[in-house]
Amino acid sequence: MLKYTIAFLKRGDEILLLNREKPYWMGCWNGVGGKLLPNESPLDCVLREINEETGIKLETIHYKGTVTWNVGSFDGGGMYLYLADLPADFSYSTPTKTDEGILDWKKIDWILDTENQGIANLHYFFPAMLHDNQTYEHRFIYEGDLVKAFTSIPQNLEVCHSNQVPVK
Ligand SMILES: Nc1nc2c([nH]c(=O)n2[C@H]2C[C@H](O)[C@@H](COP(=O)(O)OP(=O)(O)OP(=O)(O)O)O2)c(=O)[nH]1
Repeated sequence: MLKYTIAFLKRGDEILLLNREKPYWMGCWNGVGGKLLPNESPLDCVLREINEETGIKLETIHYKGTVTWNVGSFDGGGMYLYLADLPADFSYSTPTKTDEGILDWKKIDWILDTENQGIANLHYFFPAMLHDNQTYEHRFIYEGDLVKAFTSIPQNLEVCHSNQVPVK
């Protein structure tokens, strides 16, 4: 069981991102989401976190796989990945300051720009997340802060059940 969820809310060619105020995340744009509560399913967690962090209430969301990270041989953890496809006319004005940080819509092209500083390393898994129906386990291996290796391993959807938790 992974410890976190992350969600990307898409409206046309934009994604709603959060720049968290916590020292570790300060200045870094990332999806909304957070830590699973005890006995909480990933789906319930991500819907709760979206509501807490943005005020947006979604009934459901697409499960898109997992993202895990190892630092050298140390298992750093991981998160369940979700994508919401909002209507093009979905009204949510930004930038908005919340208790967590600043929310803003960012263009997908901006997110995919590998030269971009100040953004979590989303460009590795965004193309598959946006355009591929297959779900993947996206694995990062870090050396310090540097991505040393990245692989995407297809998940077998038949083993995904009960609130879309992939069985390990
Ligand atoms: N893109 C990306 N996101 C990450 C990585 N590591 C990691 O925790 N995240 C995500 C998972 C969560 O959605 C978010 C961290 O959320 P958070 O620390 O604010 O979670 P939280 O508020 O629920 O946790 P807490 O206050 O209870 O400690 O960042 C990473 O390496 N890359």
